[in-house]
Amino acid sequence: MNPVVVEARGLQKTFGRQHVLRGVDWRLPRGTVVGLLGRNGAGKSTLIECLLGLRETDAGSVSLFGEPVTALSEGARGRIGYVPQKAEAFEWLTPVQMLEYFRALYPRWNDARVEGLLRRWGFGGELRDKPIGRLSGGEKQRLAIIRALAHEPELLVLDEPVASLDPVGRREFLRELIGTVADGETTVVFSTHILSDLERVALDVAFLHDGRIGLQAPLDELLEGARRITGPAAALDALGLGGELRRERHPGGSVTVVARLSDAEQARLRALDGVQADALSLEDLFVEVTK
Ligand SMILES: Nc1ncnc2c1ncn2[C@@H]1O[C@H](COP(=O)(O)OP(=O)(O)OP(=O)(O)O)[C@@H](O)[C@H]1O
Repeated sequence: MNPVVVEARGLQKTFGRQHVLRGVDWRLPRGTVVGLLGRNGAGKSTLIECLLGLRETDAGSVSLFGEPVTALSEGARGRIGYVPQKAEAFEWLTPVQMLEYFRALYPRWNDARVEGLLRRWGFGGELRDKPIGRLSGGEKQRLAIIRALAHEPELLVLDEPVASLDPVGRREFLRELIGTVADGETTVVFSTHILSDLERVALDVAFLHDGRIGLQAPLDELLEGARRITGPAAALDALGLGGELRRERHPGGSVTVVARLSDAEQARLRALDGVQADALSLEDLFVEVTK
């Protein structure tokens, strides 16, 4: 059993009267690579900030590498890499100066990786010495990713890391990320709205909805088993499907059910007349689960 890297229990966070996190329980064993999904304003950035101890919570607790996030040791801090949604820091430094600054803070720093990424990600020439404040949004984001990968973190948390990247930049980032997680030792939390990217890299997906992690599962299992089923309520109820995610009643006694089905349940369903079952894409599932 892999050790647990992130453990959140009963996390709650309100802003004024808005209850954004309503008791998040989340446990990520080492090597988990999870895409965090949710509608705009669902609380993904808030959750990420609470997990990293960057934002105070109203209730609940978080531990990282087995240590309470409120009293994290220097050693544990050095094992974390974080790319915030907006990388607006150190605007007066050049990329090279900023990386030098961070290099001094970490016990481990992979110079060869940093140099390779700088060259491949457009910082081979004049951008190296340009103040960060004058870089484009995508350039700042690339630099934030380089900084987060440089000390080879064991926990990498990325808040919409590709939002400002062009398709080539996204592809290069994903390639780098896939390389990073290949060892099975790095734990990654990765929020994004670009579901096609998740399909390429995330092993698990988690949906944040109504202030809680409503569903987390391996992506391939989720896509294999998820169905939107419409038919007479009585017939569907008789099947006793587990894993129901959503149910909508229609006039006349029929229902639409979104559910995760086992192979056996799928077989039982196929034998039923008058029932329509459609497979769902990740995008369909996102819409259904976050309704
Ligand atoms: N500092 C703050 N003060 C007041 N409200 C806030 C603050 N930060 C976030 N919120 C509110 O909390 C909710 C969750 O915001 P958050 O940024 O966590 O969502 P998100 O899921 O990351 O959204 P997006 O996908 O749009 O980036 C939003 O309704 C937001 O307006």
